[in-house]
Amino acid sequence: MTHEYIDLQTVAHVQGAVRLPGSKSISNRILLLSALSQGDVAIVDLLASDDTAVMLAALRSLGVQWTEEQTATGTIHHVKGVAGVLPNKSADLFMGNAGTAIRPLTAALAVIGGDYTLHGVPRMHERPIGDLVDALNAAGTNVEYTGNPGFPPLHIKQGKIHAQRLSVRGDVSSQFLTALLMVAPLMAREHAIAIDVVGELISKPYIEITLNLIRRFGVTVEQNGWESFTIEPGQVYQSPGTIHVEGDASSASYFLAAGAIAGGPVRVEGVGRDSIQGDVRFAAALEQMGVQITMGDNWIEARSNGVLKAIDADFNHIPDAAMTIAIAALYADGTSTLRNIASWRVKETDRIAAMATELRKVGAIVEEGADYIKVTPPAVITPATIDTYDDHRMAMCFSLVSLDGAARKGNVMRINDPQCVGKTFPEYFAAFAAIAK
Ligand SMILES: O=C(O)C1=C[C@@H](OP(=O)(O)O)[C@@H](O)[C@H](O)C1
Ligand SMILES: C=C(OP(=O)(O)O)C(=O)O
Repeated sequence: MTHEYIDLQTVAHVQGAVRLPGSKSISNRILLLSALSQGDVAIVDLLASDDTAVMLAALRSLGVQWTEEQTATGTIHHVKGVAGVLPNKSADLFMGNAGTAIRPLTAALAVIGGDYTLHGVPRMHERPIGDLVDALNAAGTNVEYTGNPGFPPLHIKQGKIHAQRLSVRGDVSSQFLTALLMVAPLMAREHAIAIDVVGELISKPYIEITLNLIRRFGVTVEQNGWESFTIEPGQVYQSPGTIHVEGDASSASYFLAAGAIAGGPVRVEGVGRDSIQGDVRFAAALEQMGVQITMGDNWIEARSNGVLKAIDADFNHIPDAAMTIAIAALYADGTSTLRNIASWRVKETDRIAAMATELRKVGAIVEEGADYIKVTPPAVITPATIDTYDDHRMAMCFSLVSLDGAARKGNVMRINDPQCVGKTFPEYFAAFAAIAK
């Protein structure tokens, strides 16, 4: 099999400022909430990437009108809300590998009803959705699997919501709860809707993003810890007018780690103290590793303070940015352990297995378990040819191994299939090259 690849020369020093692309998690939530709301929404700085492209295309197939306007300061998307009534009652929707598109859209279409099919790339058909479908169907929707039970593709038909209390498992993906929360106002016409979470909820900060954005669209959710959520009846999504998408905090992690490994300072612009994204807490993990972090309302800066300190921590709250810590661990002074990351195994690829395999290629000693990874850096990091498993984060993470940290020898790092970064950050390699000095 032939591969496309990118060769990265050794980078001795990094420095500069990076304007981040919009947050994937915020972009796709805002798109769906805009479509479901009353009134027109102007979205500023929406992420332009594969994951948002599939959501935009799906909304168009469903009859939701939107336009894109280029202005001197950036892009504005104008979405005409349909107030929960979709013009097209049937559609075949391609969801790529976007969890933030397929999970909330499945819930919305199941509750609204119609004749819809949803499918994606082969890996999407291996990513679980059964807990969400179970919760929806128990409430009265009609969602069927057309392939393997528990996984896309799905066929959604007309159902009838009869339940006022739903329960959903929270320990496989938080996106199932996010999906139910987003559509709960559509179910809570006459009665309140309660959603109970079964099992320990993972990735909690993503639920905070969901609740925050739901509130911006005029709906209040009552929260009882992480165990249950209630939506009072009669609330409808209202356009907030104009809404701005923050920079992507997960994308920020690669540049902050670069500053931490190879000098810096590197500043990311678009996220900071005011962010609603849990992944800004990546900066705190770097601080624990001895990195000097400074932060403003809308920026974060990292500079290295010498050799990184090994870390042993629970990363359940930042599963995506945690992958970048596994790479920083290569440049640390001992063994690092990343705990409570079982969800890595059901994402773009089995990320624990992929990370272990590729880290070993550059010389690390790696131990993996069902829900953890332990990385012992080699005396000397050896550049290698890295496979990316159609996982944008594998490509972005391993670009960092071109950095000339304290213990790295050799020259070219080769990243296979680098175009997979298009899922969330199509311009990644250009942005990375711009901070290489
Ligand atoms: O809700 C979201 O926007 C996301 C939730 C997380 O998934 P899990 O809840 O499956 O961990 C995260 O990994 C994903 O990239 C985006
Ligand atoms: C897990 C991820 O994506 P998704 O939104 O498809 O779950 C990710 O971006 O790291």
